[in-house]
Amino acid sequence: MELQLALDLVNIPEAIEVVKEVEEHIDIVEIGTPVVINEGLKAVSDLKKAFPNLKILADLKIMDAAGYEVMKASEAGADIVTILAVAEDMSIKGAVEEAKKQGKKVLVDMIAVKDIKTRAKELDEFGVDYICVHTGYDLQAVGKNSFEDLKAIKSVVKNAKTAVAGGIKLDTLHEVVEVQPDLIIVGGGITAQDDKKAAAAAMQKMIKG
Ligand SMILES: O=C([C@H](O)CO)[C@H](O)[C@H](O)COP(=O)(O)O
Repeated sequence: MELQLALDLVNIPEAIEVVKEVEEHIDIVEIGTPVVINEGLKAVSDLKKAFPNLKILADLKIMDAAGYEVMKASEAGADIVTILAVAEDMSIKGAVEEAKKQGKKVLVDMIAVKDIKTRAKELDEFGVDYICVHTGYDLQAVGKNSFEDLKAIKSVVKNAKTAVAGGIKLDTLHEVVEVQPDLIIVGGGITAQDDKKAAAAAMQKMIKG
């Protein structure tokens, strides 16, 4: 299992400071959608330059023009690029094709998908690298999480890696670890803590055993 740190509510210098604090405890740095909106793909290239040994995920949440957007994120230094599961099949296939050409990976975000199992099976057949169940901020605010959805995709996905995101904290991490996804994505569970390094270290310990 790998641990991905999601950076959503920071600018580029703040992002670099946070990663410096926790870098030895994480595997992947996510440049979150709000950061990409505020700072553009420069956030991806600056973080890749600052931390060449960490994988960088660009959370573009692509919906259309997928091949082009995967190409631009790859050129900026992203190792993994996200696309929405609710995008057209043609867009998903375009993202996979371009990522393969660039030697990169595609993570499909299942946010807002209603029939999780059916869509996960389809995506798995398209050759995507990761399928990620995700409770976004707006549903977290009404007490939802993705733990049951994670079990659902684990039961049908045969090829892709499985991932989970959305409101995971140290005190709920054990519920996620029990289901054994390949990738666990944590934002506020680390970035909102006074001692970010201690939070990341504790999570890494629980994940790696
Ligand atoms: O993808 C995310 C969200 O849609 C905002 O862009 C977050 O990175 C993801 O939810 C992880 O963050 P936390 O929920 O704070 O753990």
